Amino acid sequence: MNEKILQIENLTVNFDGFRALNDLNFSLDKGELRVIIGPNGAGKTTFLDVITGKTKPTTGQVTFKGKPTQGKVEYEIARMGVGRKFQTPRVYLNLTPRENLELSCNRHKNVWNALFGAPSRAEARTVTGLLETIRLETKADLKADLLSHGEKQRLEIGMLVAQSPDLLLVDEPVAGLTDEETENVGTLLLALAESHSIIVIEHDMEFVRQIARKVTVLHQGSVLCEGSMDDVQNDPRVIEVYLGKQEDNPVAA
Ligand SMILES: Nc1ncnc2c1ncn2[C@@H]1O[C@H](COP(=O)(O)OP(=O)(O)OP(=O)(O)O)[C@@H](O)[C@H]1O
Repeated sequence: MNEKILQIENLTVNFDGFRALNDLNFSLDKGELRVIIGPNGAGKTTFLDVITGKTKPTTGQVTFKGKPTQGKVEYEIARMGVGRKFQTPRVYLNLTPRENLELSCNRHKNVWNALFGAPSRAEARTVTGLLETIRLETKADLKADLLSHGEKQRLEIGMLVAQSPDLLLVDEPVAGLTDEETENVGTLLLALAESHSIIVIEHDMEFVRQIARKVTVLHQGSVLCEGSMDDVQNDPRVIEVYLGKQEDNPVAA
Protein backbone atom coordinates (compact mmCIF):
# COMPACT_ATOMS: atom_id res chain seq x y z
CA MET A 1 0.00 0.00 0.00
CA ASN A 2 1.24 3.53 -0.77
CA GLU A 3 2.51 5.67 2.06
CA LYS A 4 -0.14 8.19 3.17
CA ILE A 5 0.94 11.76 3.80
CA LEU A 6 -2.52 12.86 4.93
CA GLN A 7 -5.39 10.94 6.45
CA ILE A 8 -8.69 12.40 7.54
CA GLU A 9 -11.19 10.31 9.45
CA ASN A 10 -14.81 11.05 10.26
CA LEU A 11 -14.25 14.79 10.16
CA THR A 12 -17.17 17.02 11.11
CA VAL A 13 -17.11 20.81 11.45
CA ASN A 14 -20.16 22.39 13.00
CA PHE A 15 -20.72 26.15 12.67
CA ASP A 16 -23.55 27.03 15.06
CA GLY A 17 -25.42 23.85 14.23
CA PHE A 18 -24.60 23.94 10.47
CA ARG A 19 -22.38 21.08 9.34
CA ALA A 20 -19.89 22.57 6.87
CA LEU A 21 -18.07 19.21 6.92
CA ASN A 22 -20.01 16.07 7.65
CA ASP A 23 -18.28 12.81 8.57
CA LEU A 24 -15.70 13.33 5.83
CA ASN A 25 -13.06 10.69 5.10
CA PHE A 26 -10.11 11.37 2.84
CA SER A 27 -6.55 10.23 2.28
CA LEU A 28 -3.68 11.40 0.10
CA ASP A 29 -0.69 9.31 -0.93
CA LYS A 30 2.79 10.75 -0.58
CA GLY A 31 3.69 12.36 -3.91
CA GLU A 32 0.10 12.55 -5.14
CA LEU A 33 -1.54 15.51 -6.90
CA ARG A 34 -5.24 15.60 -6.03
CA VAL A 35 -7.81 18.07 -7.30
CA ILE A 36 -10.88 18.78 -5.18
CA ILE A 37 -14.00 20.09 -6.84
CA GLY A 38 -17.53 20.67 -5.62
CA PRO A 39 -20.35 23.18 -5.94
CA ASN A 40 -20.35 26.44 -3.97
CA GLY A 41 -20.69 25.80 -0.27
CA ALA A 42 -19.57 22.15 -0.55
CA GLY A 43 -16.98 22.68 2.19
CA LYS A 44 -13.78 22.91 0.14
CA THR A 45 -12.31 25.94 1.89
CA THR A 46 -13.34 24.63 5.31
CA PHE A 47 -11.56 21.39 4.43
CA LEU A 48 -8.29 23.26 3.77
CA ASP A 49 -8.87 25.38 6.89
CA VAL A 50 -9.00 22.24 9.02
CA ILE A 51 -5.82 20.80 7.49
CA THR A 52 -3.92 24.03 8.23
CA GLY A 53 -5.35 24.35 11.75
CA LYS A 54 -7.26 27.57 11.02
CA THR A 55 -10.51 25.78 11.85
CA LYS A 56 -10.73 23.13 14.56
CA PRO A 57 -12.67 19.93 13.88
CA THR A 58 -15.81 19.43 15.94
CA THR A 59 -15.16 15.69 15.73
CA GLY A 60 -12.78 13.52 13.76
CA GLN A 61 -9.07 13.33 13.23
CA VAL A 62 -6.44 14.69 10.83
CA THR A 63 -3.16 12.77 10.62
CA PHE A 64 -0.24 14.34 8.75
CA LYS A 65 2.92 12.31 8.12
CA GLY A 66 1.66 9.78 10.64
CA LYS A 67 1.09 12.34 13.42
CA PRO A 68 -2.23 13.75 14.61
CA THR A 69 -2.53 17.52 14.20
CA GLN A 70 -5.08 17.73 16.99
CA GLY A 71 -4.31 20.47 19.51
CA LYS A 72 -1.77 22.14 17.23
CA VAL A 73 -2.12 25.75 16.11
CA GLU A 74 -1.57 27.03 12.57
CA TYR A 75 2.13 27.84 12.79
CA GLU A 76 2.88 24.48 14.40
CA ILE A 77 1.10 22.67 11.56
CA ALA A 78 2.99 24.85 9.04
CA ARG A 79 6.23 23.78 10.73
CA MET A 80 5.18 20.14 10.41
CA GLY A 81 5.32 20.78 6.64
CA VAL A 82 1.93 22.05 5.47
CA GLY A 83 2.10 25.09 3.14
CA ARG A 84 -0.89 26.96 1.76
CA LYS A 85 -1.36 29.29 -1.16
CA PHE A 86 -4.43 31.45 -0.98
CA GLN A 87 -6.54 32.52 -3.94
CA THR A 88 -5.19 36.07 -4.18
CA PRO A 89 -1.42 36.53 -4.56
CA ARG A 90 0.34 37.75 -1.45
CA VAL A 91 3.69 38.75 -2.88
CA TYR A 92 5.63 41.85 -1.81
CA LEU A 93 4.93 44.15 -4.75
CA ASN A 94 7.79 46.56 -4.08
CA LEU A 95 10.33 43.71 -4.13
CA THR A 96 11.54 41.72 -7.13
CA PRO A 97 10.65 38.06 -7.73
CA ARG A 98 14.22 37.14 -6.71
CA GLU A 99 13.90 39.07 -3.43
CA ASN A 100 10.46 37.59 -2.74
CA LEU A 101 11.89 34.09 -3.18
CA GLU A 102 14.94 34.90 -1.03
CA LEU A 103 12.65 36.06 1.74
CA SER A 104 10.59 32.88 1.51
CA CYS A 105 13.73 30.71 1.69
CA ASN A 106 14.74 32.60 4.82
CA ARG A 107 11.64 32.78 6.91
CA HIS A 108 13.63 32.08 10.05
CA LYS A 109 15.84 35.14 9.45
CA ASN A 110 14.64 38.69 9.95
CA VAL A 111 13.68 40.67 6.85
CA TRP A 112 16.77 42.86 6.93
CA ASN A 113 19.19 39.94 7.05
CA ALA A 114 17.21 37.98 4.51
CA LEU A 115 17.31 40.88 2.07
CA PHE A 116 20.69 42.44 2.71
CA GLY A 117 22.70 39.61 4.25
CA ALA A 118 24.66 37.75 1.57
CA PRO A 119 22.70 34.65 0.57
CA SER A 120 24.60 31.40 0.95
CA ARG A 121 25.56 29.63 -2.27
CA ALA A 122 22.94 26.97 -1.59
CA GLU A 123 20.26 29.64 -1.14
CA ALA A 124 21.29 31.39 -4.34
CA ARG A 125 21.11 28.06 -6.21
CA THR A 126 17.67 27.39 -4.76
CA VAL A 127 16.40 30.80 -5.83
CA THR A 128 17.87 30.46 -9.33
CA GLY A 129 16.30 27.00 -9.66
CA LEU A 130 12.95 28.29 -8.46
CA LEU A 131 13.02 31.22 -10.88
CA GLU A 132 13.53 28.68 -13.67
CA THR A 133 10.76 26.42 -12.38
CA ILE A 134 8.26 29.27 -12.28
CA ARG A 135 9.65 30.60 -15.57
CA LEU A 136 10.38 34.10 -14.31
CA GLU A 137 14.15 34.14 -14.99
CA THR A 138 13.83 37.09 -17.37
CA LYS A 139 11.73 39.06 -14.90
CA ALA A 140 13.72 38.10 -11.80
CA ASP A 141 14.89 41.63 -11.08
CA LEU A 142 11.82 43.67 -11.98
CA LYS A 143 9.52 44.93 -9.25
CA ALA A 144 6.81 42.31 -8.68
CA ASP A 145 4.29 45.11 -9.14
CA LEU A 146 5.00 44.93 -12.88
CA LEU A 147 4.16 41.23 -13.18
CA SER A 148 0.89 40.04 -14.71
CA HIS A 149 -1.68 38.39 -12.46
CA GLY A 150 -0.62 34.97 -13.77
CA GLU A 151 3.06 35.70 -13.16
CA LYS A 152 2.24 36.80 -9.61
CA GLN A 153 0.38 33.52 -9.07
CA ARG A 154 3.42 31.57 -10.29
CA LEU A 155 5.69 33.64 -8.08
CA GLU A 156 3.55 32.92 -5.06
CA ILE A 157 3.56 29.20 -5.83
CA GLY A 158 7.38 29.49 -6.03
CA MET A 159 7.42 31.28 -2.65
CA LEU A 160 5.41 28.44 -1.18
CA VAL A 161 7.80 25.84 -2.60
CA ALA A 162 10.77 27.87 -1.26
CA GLN A 163 9.57 27.06 2.25
CA SER A 164 10.01 23.33 1.41
CA PRO A 165 6.62 22.12 2.59
CA ASP A 166 5.86 18.40 2.35
CA LEU A 167 2.26 19.15 1.37
CA LEU A 168 1.17 22.10 -0.79
CA LEU A 169 -2.43 23.30 -0.50
CA VAL A 170 -3.40 25.48 -3.44
CA ASP A 171 -6.73 27.30 -3.41
CA GLU A 172 -8.17 28.28 -6.82
CA PRO A 173 -4.85 29.20 -8.47
CA VAL A 174 -6.33 30.17 -11.85
CA ALA A 175 -9.30 32.31 -10.83
CA GLY A 176 -9.26 35.41 -13.05
CA LEU A 177 -6.38 34.24 -15.27
CA THR A 178 -6.30 34.21 -19.08
CA ASP A 179 -6.29 30.84 -20.88
CA GLU A 180 -2.56 31.09 -21.53
CA GLU A 181 -1.73 32.01 -17.93
CA THR A 182 -4.01 29.18 -16.74
CA GLU A 183 -2.09 26.69 -18.85
CA ASN A 184 1.23 28.01 -17.51
CA VAL A 185 0.07 27.54 -13.90
CA GLY A 186 -1.09 24.02 -14.81
CA THR A 187 2.31 23.20 -16.32
CA LEU A 188 3.99 24.51 -13.18
CA LEU A 189 1.81 22.44 -10.85
CA LEU A 190 2.43 19.31 -12.95
CA ALA A 191 6.19 19.94 -12.74
CA LEU A 192 5.98 20.43 -8.96
CA ALA A 193 3.88 17.28 -8.62
CA GLU A 194 6.93 15.25 -9.64
CA SER A 195 8.48 15.98 -6.26
CA HIS A 196 5.64 17.19 -3.98
CA SER A 197 2.31 16.13 -2.54
CA ILE A 198 -0.29 18.66 -3.67
CA ILE A 199 -3.98 19.35 -3.09
CA VAL A 200 -5.58 21.84 -5.48
CA ILE A 201 -9.08 23.25 -5.11
CA GLU A 202 -10.47 24.50 -8.37
CA HIS A 203 -13.69 25.47 -10.14
CA ASP A 204 -12.24 25.84 -13.65
CA MET A 205 -13.01 22.48 -15.29
CA GLU A 206 -10.70 23.00 -18.29
CA PHE A 207 -7.87 23.48 -15.83
CA VAL A 208 -8.95 20.47 -13.76
CA ARG A 209 -8.83 18.36 -16.94
CA GLN A 210 -5.33 19.69 -17.67
CA ILE A 211 -3.83 18.71 -14.32
CA ALA A 212 -6.04 16.11 -12.67
CA ARG A 213 -5.05 12.52 -12.20
CA LYS A 214 -7.48 11.81 -9.40
CA VAL A 215 -10.39 14.06 -8.49
CA THR A 216 -12.37 14.19 -5.24
CA VAL A 217 -15.86 15.66 -5.41
CA LEU A 218 -17.18 17.26 -2.22
CA HIS A 219 -20.86 17.83 -1.67
CA GLN A 220 -22.59 19.04 1.49
CA GLY A 221 -19.44 18.52 3.52
CA SER A 222 -18.77 14.91 2.51
CA VAL A 223 -16.91 13.09 -0.25
CA LEU A 224 -19.47 12.35 -2.97
CA CYS A 225 -17.10 10.37 -5.18
CA GLU A 226 -13.48 10.03 -6.23
CA GLY A 227 -11.80 8.86 -9.40
CA SER A 228 -10.32 9.95 -12.70
CA MET A 229 -11.78 13.02 -14.40
CA ASP A 230 -13.62 10.66 -16.79
CA ASP A 231 -15.11 8.63 -13.92
CA VAL A 232 -16.19 11.76 -12.09
CA GLN A 233 -17.71 13.63 -15.01
CA ASN A 234 -19.78 10.60 -15.98
CA ASP A 235 -20.98 9.87 -12.45
CA PRO A 236 -24.74 10.58 -12.32
CA ARG A 237 -24.46 11.79 -8.70
CA VAL A 238 -21.95 14.45 -9.76
CA ILE A 239 -24.10 15.52 -12.69
CA GLU A 240 -27.07 15.76 -10.33
CA VAL A 241 -25.37 17.92 -7.69
CA TYR A 242 -23.85 20.33 -10.15
CA LEU A 243 -26.88 21.29 -12.21
CA GLY A 244 -29.19 18.36 -12.51
CA LYS A 245 -28.96 18.47 -16.28
CA GLN A 246 -26.06 16.91 -18.17
CA GLU A 247 -26.09 19.38 -21.09
CA ASP A 248 -25.50 22.35 -18.74
CA ASN A 249 -23.14 20.52 -16.50
CA PRO A 250 -19.75 22.17 -16.03
CA VAL A 251 -18.14 18.81 -15.27
CA ALA A 252 -19.50 17.14 -18.41
CA ALA A 253 -16.99 16.72 -21.23
N1 LIG B 1 -17.22 30.64 9.93
C1 LIG B 1 -18.36 30.15 9.42
N2 LIG B 1 -19.52 30.27 10.12
C2 LIG B 1 -20.67 29.76 9.63
N3 LIG B 1 -20.77 29.11 8.44
C3 LIG B 1 -19.66 28.98 7.71
C4 LIG B 1 -18.39 29.49 8.15
N4 LIG B 1 -17.47 29.20 7.20
C5 LIG B 1 -18.13 28.54 6.22
N5 LIG B 1 -19.44 28.42 6.52
C6 LIG B 1 -20.45 27.74 5.70
O1 LIG B 1 -20.01 26.41 5.48
C7 LIG B 1 -20.34 26.00 4.15
C8 LIG B 1 -19.08 25.54 3.46
O2 LIG B 1 -18.29 26.70 3.16
P1 LIG B 1 -16.93 26.63 2.36
O3 LIG B 1 -16.43 28.02 2.21
O4 LIG B 1 -16.03 25.63 2.99
O5 LIG B 1 -17.43 26.05 0.94
P2 LIG B 1 -16.68 26.04 -0.45
O6 LIG B 1 -16.90 24.69 -1.03
O7 LIG B 1 -15.26 26.48 -0.28
O8 LIG B 1 -17.48 27.11 -1.27
P3 LIG B 1 -17.01 28.09 -2.48
O9 LIG B 1 -16.75 27.20 -3.65
O10 LIG B 1 -18.20 28.95 -2.65
O11 LIG B 1 -15.79 28.82 -2.00
C9 LIG B 1 -21.02 27.18 3.47
O12 LIG B 1 -22.41 26.99 3.54
C10 LIG B 1 -20.59 28.36 4.32
O13 LIG B 1 -21.57 29.37 4.32
